[in-house]
Amino acid sequence: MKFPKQLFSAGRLSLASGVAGALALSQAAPRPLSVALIAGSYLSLCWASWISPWLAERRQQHSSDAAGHEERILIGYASQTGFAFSLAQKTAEHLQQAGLPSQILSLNQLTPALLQQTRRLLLIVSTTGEGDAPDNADQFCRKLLPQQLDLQHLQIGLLALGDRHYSHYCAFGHQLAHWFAHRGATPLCDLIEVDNGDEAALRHWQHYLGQLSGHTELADWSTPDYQHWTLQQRQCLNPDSQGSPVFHLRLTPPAGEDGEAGDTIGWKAGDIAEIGPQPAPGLAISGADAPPLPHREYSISSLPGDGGLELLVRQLQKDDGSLGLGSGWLTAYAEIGQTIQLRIRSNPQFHTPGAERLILIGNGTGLAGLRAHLKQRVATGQRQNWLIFGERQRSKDFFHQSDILDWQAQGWLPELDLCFSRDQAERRYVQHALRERAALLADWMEQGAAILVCGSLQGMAGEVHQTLLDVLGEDQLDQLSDQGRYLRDVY
Ligand SMILES: Cc1cc2nc3c(=O)[nH]c(=O)nc-3n(C[C@H](O)[C@H](O)[C@H](O)COP(=O)(O)O)c2cc1C
Repeated sequence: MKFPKQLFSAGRLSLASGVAGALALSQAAPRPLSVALIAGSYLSLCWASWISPWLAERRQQHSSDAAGHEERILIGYASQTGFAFSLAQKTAEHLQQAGLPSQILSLNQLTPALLQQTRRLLLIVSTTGEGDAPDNADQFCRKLLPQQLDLQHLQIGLLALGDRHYSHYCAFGHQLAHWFAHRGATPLCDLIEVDNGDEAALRHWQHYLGQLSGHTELADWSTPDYQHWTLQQRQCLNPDSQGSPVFHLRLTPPAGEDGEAGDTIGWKAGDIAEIGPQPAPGLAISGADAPPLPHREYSISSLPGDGGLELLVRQLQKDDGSLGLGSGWLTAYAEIGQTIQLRIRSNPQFHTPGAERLILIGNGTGLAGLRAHLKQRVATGQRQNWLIFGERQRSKDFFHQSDILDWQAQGWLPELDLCFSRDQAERRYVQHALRERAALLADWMEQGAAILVCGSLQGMAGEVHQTLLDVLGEDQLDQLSDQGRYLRDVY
């Protein structure tokens, strides 16, 4: 990747390809229509690339003058052909529906002073050329990137648009993530890659917007193409726990054409189930005239070879006593044998890394994603696994205890650290175990280990990241990320 980018090269390319598309179409069209097509294509590209963003910036700047800098969320975009910009607008609309003021600016309009005044920044950026930044980020790249700003006050979320066919996939997004992280900004969510406009990745972004705004009931931008699965089994894994109930669910796939349970449905360790909740009496949204409900996301905790799709779902209860839309539907209202709307989302950012040694770190229901990976390791005969798992009390909250202890007894888990925070006077979490075992961690990393982290972003993943930074250092952690040896699925 070259940086700073060569000005305008990508802009010319994208414009050329748009006009070429219109030219191809025009060969079959009568002449006046072909001229109109070319002109129309050129004008719409101009509109998408320059005029529309400019007008919207003017409108946004104007409307946001009244909102305090501290409170409003800044949405920074970098867009070559208009897609990132349109997503910035959708993001602003979503926040507005949730009652949060926001402001859309191109990256070139961001200044150090503005970054200092901002507390929450959402970045929506594409990559163009050969891993380059779009034109409306070129000044940002030349003027701000070389600066050593202190951005410890800043929380960021980053949506990186790209296309896997290019060798520098989402390169500009990753470069920004790296730059902000090195200046102390903390993530509101992990970077989300969007491959060629992938709608599921965009729903994942919406999922975070819902968490950020506290309004998780807003309809999806696009409804998942659900399949009809069947709820086969449900069991509470932590009766009498001090925490909320956690359920193990098992679903069977839709029948295939021959009437057999769908044997063509597959997924990999690390993939996600998107669930479509249904209105129910005890949920915040109920009744026949309920609006379309947004999807909910859960890590899949089993492998296709297990004959069913398994989930670990914590039942959420809101202040008004109603249950969370997704968790309430799955754990309290859907009946055994009932159809569940489900779609599997591939999550390549959390697929099994090809390392001989694997360190799996997680808390609570984060065990789900780690369990699928451990099953995968057992299935492929890879024994060098180290699980660091945290919950509250061993007697109540040791989810999948028999799986874990069996794996340990059979030599699939030569290292196991269990951190039950409330089993002793002093609270003990996974990051504490990791720090105590710093020497072993360094040793495993030297032998080529990869690290998987799954569970809560607030608290666990941030603390684990800081511990890894302290033990391994920034350079090694950056290298591990670049090599795909430090992967996270945090929420
Ligand atoms: C000329 C051109 C070059 C591109 N180069 C890359 C690239 O190096 N890496 C990448 O991940 N995506 C690349 N893409 C894909 C874009 O990032 C993707 O289409 C994105 O959705 C465009 O968003 P935008 O309309 O906001 O610019 C390229 C697209 C074009 C048209």
